[in-house]
Amino acid sequence: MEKLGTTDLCDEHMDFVASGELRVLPPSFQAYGKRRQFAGPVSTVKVFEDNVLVRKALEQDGRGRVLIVDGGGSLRCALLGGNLAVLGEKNGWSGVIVNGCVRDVNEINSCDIGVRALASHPLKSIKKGEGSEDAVVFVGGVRIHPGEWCYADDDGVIISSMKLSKL
Ligand SMILES: O=C([O-])CC(=O)C(=O)O
Repeated sequence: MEKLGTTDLCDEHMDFVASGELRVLPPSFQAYGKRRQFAGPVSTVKVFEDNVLVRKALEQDGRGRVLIVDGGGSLRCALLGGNLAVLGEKNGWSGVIVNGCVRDVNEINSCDIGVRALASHPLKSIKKGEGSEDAVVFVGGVRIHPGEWCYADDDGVIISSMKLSKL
């Protein structure tokens, strides 16, 4: 796989950084899953300590998308575990970025998918189904619209309003 190079993308597109079309998530995420680098168009869900909509999203055909889960930064339970990571892998999602926690880290690490999350937590979430799908979300103060592009590697995570050249 060609190296995506978030550092190179930032260097090459400083004009987009200045205009806000290219935004970098705060460096507060841990990396899980086999894919250290991943990229794709963004879909979003906004939930709080409830992962029903995360499962619903990952049940869809991913077509290389990156699911961004705005979990409000909660460190009190996990929004993604081994079963959902397998589902995402099977359905062709490139990655899942969780502003919240994951669990079953060993299982997630054996899946061919990229996962970023704040931390791991052994407790599952509630299952009420509340939240919103494909909403504009804010992760670490960064605004993210569904349909934007996400690029992630060991240096960080970029959100871009447009597809960038290196993909
Ligand atoms: O179902 C959940 O709450 C998350 C989980 O443990 C899994 O995906 O395996």
